[in-house]
Amino acid sequence: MEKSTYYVVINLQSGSGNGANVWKIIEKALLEKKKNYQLFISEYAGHTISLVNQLAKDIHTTQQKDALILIIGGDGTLHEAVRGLGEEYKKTPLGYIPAGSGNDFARGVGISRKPLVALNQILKAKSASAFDIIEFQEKEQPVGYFVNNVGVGFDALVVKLTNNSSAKATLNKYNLGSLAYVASLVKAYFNQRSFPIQLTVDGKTTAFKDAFLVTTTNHSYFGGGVNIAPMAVPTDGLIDVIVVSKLPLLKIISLFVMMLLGGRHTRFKSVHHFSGKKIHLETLHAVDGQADGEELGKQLFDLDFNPATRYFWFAN
Ligand SMILES: Nc1ncnc2c1ncn2[C@@H]1O[C@H](COP(=O)(O)OP(=O)(O)OP(=O)(O)O)[C@@H](O)[C@H]1O
Repeated sequence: MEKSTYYVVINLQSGSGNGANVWKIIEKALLEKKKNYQLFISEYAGHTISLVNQLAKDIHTTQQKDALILIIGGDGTLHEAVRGLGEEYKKTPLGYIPAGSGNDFARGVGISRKPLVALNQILKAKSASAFDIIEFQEKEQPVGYFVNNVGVGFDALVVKLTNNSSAKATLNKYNLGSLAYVASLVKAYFNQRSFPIQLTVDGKTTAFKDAFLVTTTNHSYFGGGVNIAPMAVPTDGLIDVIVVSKLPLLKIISLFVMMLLGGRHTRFKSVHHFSGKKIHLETLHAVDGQADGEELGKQLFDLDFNPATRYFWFAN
């Protein structure tokens, strides 16, 4: 059934204010196309979770088959929207228009990063598409979800250093946010020691003494367009894991250049790829972790990953 009522949940702050620009474009198009919409603005970090939860509940209880929750924001906002659906409303489809700075989920599943094209992908859809997301569980903690990746080691340290960089806000103002990111990459390289892990994929355990970057993902991209796992398919129901061992700086740089140029880095001996349905990851030293770009802190990790499915109102 076609959707005619749009409950728009937007993070105007996403992409350093890009959310507001994207909304101007989308609102004009919705008005021109005479679509009904109601706007819900995320006022603080975490607000999208409760907004989406309440909307999904309302749509469900009033059986509004023609209504769609339309998320506008970056990966962090989408992550919150999926948390808002939780287990109870996991079959409720979402529309998604990327407006962040990284937009890795959109890149990974083929949602356009051009707002009007992304809107058309939603408007022409006649049914929902299923995409993989990943459920993860830390010992005795409630289940978490992620739409992109969970990383321990180097990438998590980059996230932490970028978030805490005093220069970030100033550089963002001048659209130079990526400079803060590059500075964090270099700093993280010199601060991240290699660490031992045990990785179990569908019952088979591999031990690494010198892991440097460990990323669990359901599609190819992380860090705003870095093609970390070119073989990952976001609809295959499998989880991909990339483990990179510590390398000299020049090799790490060439590895990242290859990732950016299309993903031939997987030929390196120090890049290991696994794929499966049940993943268990244990770090034997305390390291930094991140899930969808949010810091998980520095700790010993003992994580279980399982594939899950969520539905997006989307036609390619
Ligand atoms: N009104 C708000 N003010 C401040 N922060 C907010 C607000 N609404 C949501 N947030 C938080 O902003 C964070 C960043 O948003 P989001 O990830 O959408 O943008 P981004 O970081 O620019 O994009 P990307 O992750 O794609 O690079 C989210 O984790 C969310 O918790």
